[in-house]
Amino acid sequence: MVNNSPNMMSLKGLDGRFLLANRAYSRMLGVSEHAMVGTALEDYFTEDDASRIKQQDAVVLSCLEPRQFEESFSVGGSNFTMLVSKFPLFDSQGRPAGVGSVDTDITRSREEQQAKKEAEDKYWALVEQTLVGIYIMQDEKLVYVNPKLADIVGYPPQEMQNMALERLLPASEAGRIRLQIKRRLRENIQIMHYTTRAISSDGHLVDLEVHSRLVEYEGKPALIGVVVDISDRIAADTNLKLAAKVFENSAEGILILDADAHIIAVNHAFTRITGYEQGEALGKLSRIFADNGDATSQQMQQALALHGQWQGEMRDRRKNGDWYPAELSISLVRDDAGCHSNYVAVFSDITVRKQAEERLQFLANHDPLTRLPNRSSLISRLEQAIVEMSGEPGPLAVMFIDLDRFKLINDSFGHQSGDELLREIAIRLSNSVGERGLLARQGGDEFTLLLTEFADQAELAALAEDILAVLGRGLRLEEHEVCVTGSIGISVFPNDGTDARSLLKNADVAMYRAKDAGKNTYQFFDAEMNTQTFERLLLENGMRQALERGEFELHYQPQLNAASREMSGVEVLIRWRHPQLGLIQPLRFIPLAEETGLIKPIGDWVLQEACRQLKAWEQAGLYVPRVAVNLSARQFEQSTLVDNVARALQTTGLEAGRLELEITESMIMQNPVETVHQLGELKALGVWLSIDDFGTGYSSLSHLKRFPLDTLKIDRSFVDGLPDDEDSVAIAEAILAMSRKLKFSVVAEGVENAAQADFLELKGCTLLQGYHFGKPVPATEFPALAAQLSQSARLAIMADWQGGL
Ligand SMILES: Nc1nc2c(ncn2[C@@H]2O[C@@H]3COP(=O)(O)O[C@H]4[C@@H](O)[C@H](n5cnc6c(=O)[nH]c(N)nc65)O[C@@H]4COP(=O)(O)O[C@H]3[C@H]2O)c(=O)[nH]1
Repeated sequence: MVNNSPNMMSLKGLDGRFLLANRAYSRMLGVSEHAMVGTALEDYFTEDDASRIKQQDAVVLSCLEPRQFEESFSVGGSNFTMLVSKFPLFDSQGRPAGVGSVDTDITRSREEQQAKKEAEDKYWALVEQTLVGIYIMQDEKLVYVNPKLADIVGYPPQEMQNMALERLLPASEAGRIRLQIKRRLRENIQIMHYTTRAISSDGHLVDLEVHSRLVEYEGKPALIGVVVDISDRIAADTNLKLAAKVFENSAEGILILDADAHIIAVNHAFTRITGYEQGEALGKLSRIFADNGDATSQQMQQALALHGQWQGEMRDRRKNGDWYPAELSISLVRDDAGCHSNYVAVFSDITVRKQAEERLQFLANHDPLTRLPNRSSLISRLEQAIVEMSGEPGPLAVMFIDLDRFKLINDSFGHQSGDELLREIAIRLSNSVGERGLLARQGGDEFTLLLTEFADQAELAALAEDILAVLGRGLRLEEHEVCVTGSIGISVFPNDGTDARSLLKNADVAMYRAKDAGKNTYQFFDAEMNTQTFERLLLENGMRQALERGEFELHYQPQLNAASREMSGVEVLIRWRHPQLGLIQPLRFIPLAEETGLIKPIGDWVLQEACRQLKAWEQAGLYVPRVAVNLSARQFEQSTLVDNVARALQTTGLEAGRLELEITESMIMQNPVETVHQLGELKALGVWLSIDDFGTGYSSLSHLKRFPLDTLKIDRSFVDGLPDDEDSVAIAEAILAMSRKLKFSVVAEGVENAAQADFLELKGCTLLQGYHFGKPVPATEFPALAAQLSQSARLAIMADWQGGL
């Protein structure tokens, strides 16, 4: 049995020599079993192997218990691995006598195990360490994922174990893949490649490329797949597509050039802007770098060399030969090695913007109504001209042209007609001035002329005359023939100013002087004028405080019944007792008050004071039947005029029928519609209304009929020539006759002598006013004048009466 055992068996004595070895053992060692008896391990094994086997024997002998070992050794060039069971041998007295062993040859199975382990190690290294994700999916769940796949989607691998598709993929994708799996299983589709998107643990989407195969796993169908994260590739693809889209759809022209400025790509906008098709442009040398010899080309080259980019404006030519302004931005591109490889140029056609800029520039420097240069443009041209003079005396002059009574036209015909007139005047002036100077519109009805080419003052004067003549030619406005005149002031460099401001100011001063001189004329500036301007300034400033300081006072001039010569009223005339300039007559400050608008508070004060005075006299025993107050045109602009009149009457207690308001014809003509309305309201209060200075304006009686007027005042200039001057007589008679017809009472003003008074009385004039009866006097002196007048009247009645006897 021992000999037939496939295991190797042996017994060894305490000296390590074989007592017995079976056939299997001796066959392995290549000797007979008999020959082995008495031999030692060293006789068959290498020194190392023998020593190791001996050590095992020693272990068994020392513990005297059976033991198992795995032993490897080589015999005759072959390696063996044995599973060795060793046990101690005892003699008949129970003393240790040696070691027995039974060895099973496990060489083959050990080799197989080793091979399997190595295969497994390789497999794990491949699957676990690989750079692609790997998974096994069964029953729509992940049964295995490698670390890389877990890493791609950001989960710990163990958390993905048994993860359902829904958790890993967006709902739509999970649904799609599930259907796909079912189909694969049904139709046994082995291999499939597809892309999908997973939701990573932090919620962002990861683009995946999947290659999967149908396999059998643990006896059931499963899918094994390799997964690659293609998010970067997709993003790069997207960026590339986007860049291509931007390139093609950009509103700006884009050119890509090689390092030698040859065109290698252009977009649609390039073709749209330049007119060149892609095929015509590619391969050609770009004109961007063509040296035009101008500063822009050089600046561009320098900036590109220095900073790698340039931005600016340049001119380019379209295929059809048209030039257009372009805004260009060009950048130098370097390759990965840092070598200059390309240029990218982006440009846009800025024609529209340039036109808008030019328009803005034009508008900033021109008057939109007449399209003439405006004030600021004139000032800069004047300043430039002064600089160009560089100290030389000239020629340089400024003419200030102001239309006379333009406001009246504007108010009578409306702003539209006013504008039309200004346009026509601008054309006339431009034609008249021609190349001789720069004509600008200063604003309103003011034009300025800058002259740099003239020989002397006489030439300037001649030009001014020409301009006045041109202005004076009548023009048609709404079917009416209108005649416009102008007043011109001239200042000459350097005598009348060495800078733009003073030249303009002094031309303006001279223009006012021309107006004062009766309009429709011109004046050269002289230094004396500034003194007057100074006075004007003094008056203007002082007037603001004059009311508060009580510097205004009213003077009263009597009006007498022409027949009875009894006082029937007074006209109040304002005076200004100026602290420095003394008593100032109204004609010196009323126009200024009207210009500055101060006439409104002043006018209100006059009304109030006149009514109060009449009442005060009445209370003192002097009854003055009526007081006439002058109203200014600007007071009519006040919407509160009627209220102010009513308040004056109410606060003073004066009866409305004792107040007469004097207005001028031109006031009515300036704004007939509004004035008729206001006059109606005033009339409704019960006050009297009279037309002052009749005969100097439009003198249209039929026109005046439309207004609720009571009285006409014949202007002093007509009374002056009475009774000898034929024209004056004719006018006075005509006015009186017509007034009678229209039932107006008539006051003649400026009656300076008895002949005038008698003539007017004879012709039916109602009231008389003038120095002949009494000059305007302060309120304090008026009672004496009134007493004197009533005395004279009584005497006259008595004389008449006596004459009658
Ligand atoms: N040579 C001469 N002159 C005579 C004679 N009789 C009267 N006058 C003057 O003729 C002017 C008559 O006043 P007006 O025509 O309403 O003309 C007035 C009136 O338009 C205006 N004015 C006077 N006071 C006021 C006022 O309170 N408000 C307004 N808005 N204007 C006023 O100032 C103008 C001038 O007023 P005054 O200088 O006071 O001049 C007054 C008066 O002094 C005469 O026989 N011979």
